[in-house]
Amino acid sequence: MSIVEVEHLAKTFRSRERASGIAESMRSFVLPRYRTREAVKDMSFALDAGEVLAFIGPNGAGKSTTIKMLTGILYPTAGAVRVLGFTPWQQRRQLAYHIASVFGQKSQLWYHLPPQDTFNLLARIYELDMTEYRKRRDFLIEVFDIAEYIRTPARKLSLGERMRCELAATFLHKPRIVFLDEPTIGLDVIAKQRIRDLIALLNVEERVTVFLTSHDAGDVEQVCRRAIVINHGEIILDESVATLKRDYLKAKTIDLQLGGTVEELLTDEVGDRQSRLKLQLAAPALKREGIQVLKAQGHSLRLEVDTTSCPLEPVIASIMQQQHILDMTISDPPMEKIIAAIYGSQGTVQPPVEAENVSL
Ligand SMILES: Nc1ncnc2c1ncn2[C@@H]1O[C@H](COP(=O)(O)OP(=O)(O)OP(=O)(O)O)[C@@H](O)[C@H]1O
Repeated sequence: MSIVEVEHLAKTFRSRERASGIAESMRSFVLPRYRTREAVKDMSFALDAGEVLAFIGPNGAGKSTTIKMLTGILYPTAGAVRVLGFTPWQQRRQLAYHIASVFGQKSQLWYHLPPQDTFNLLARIYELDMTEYRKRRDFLIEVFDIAEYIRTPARKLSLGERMRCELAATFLHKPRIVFLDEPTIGLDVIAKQRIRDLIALLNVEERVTVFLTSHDAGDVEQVCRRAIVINHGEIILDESVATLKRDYLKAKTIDLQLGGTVEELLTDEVGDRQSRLKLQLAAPALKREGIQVLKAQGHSLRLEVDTTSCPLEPVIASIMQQQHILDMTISDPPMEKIIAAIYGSQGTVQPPVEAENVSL
């Protein structure tokens, strides 16, 4: 059953244009000019209980504006939304007891207080039964492994430690839906993984519905089961992450720092040595479809591997047989590249020109 229903949702911002110079300012005072921007256009989708949705798109696509309408912070210009049966902008207070949001760029923990005090305040804000609250708090402290941080003022915590406390605070009142806006932004690889695992765990254990926006393809791939891709305020793709993975998230980039020079790993059987892209790896195990040499210089080697035709493990194992690996990074394609590929596959040659009207 759908717990989020969005029908023909639209939001247009109308903002006054700033004038420069005294004459223009006087003119604008008498005859103001307005700029309208269609941040969200005719958006419709539904979300079932327990789903984990990636709501993705490039900067300015309309993600935050949509989340703000779903959580009741903004009124739409047109359309209808029901979240757990509530109309968010009319029943924001009632809805707040059942949902939660985390904004990676903004902290909801009181800056000067230890997270423990914030938890106590939130328990009062959400009118939780104190015995139930203590049980819940202790459970979350254990799951999120934050016992050693909860008595330290939030300002003294590292970003990763703070994010774990933020998430624990978010789940205190057992929300049925969590809106996570860039929950892993700025975190290192280990901290990112930890946050992803925790979100996945809470989704499975408590069947909480997750609505996640991120510019990190790893968040989408590892946490979400469905993806809605938007651009210019419109949905351009609504697919399972499995399909997205097969079609767009398949390339991984491996950056290696080797003990020896890359020369020893390469062969010039295939043509022109000057053209790096034509270089081929010498080891037979690496001469296969799906591996492309992007860069080979000194001790650095960068490969792009299509994981649908070539798993990563044998590639790395084969290189290790021949050379010491001093350092290695495996990265996902940037989200912007994935979205550009989706655009390409939709037959859209050029992204639509953003509607921007200036009116008097
Ligand atoms: N309060 C506002 N007044 C005027 N325009 C706004 C306002 N808020 C957002 N916009 C515009 O609406 C469009 C969508 O913005 P939004 O913040 O929803 O994008 P986003 O997809 O969340 O981007 P990002 O990934 O950069 O956070 C942008 O062009 C933005 O400039």
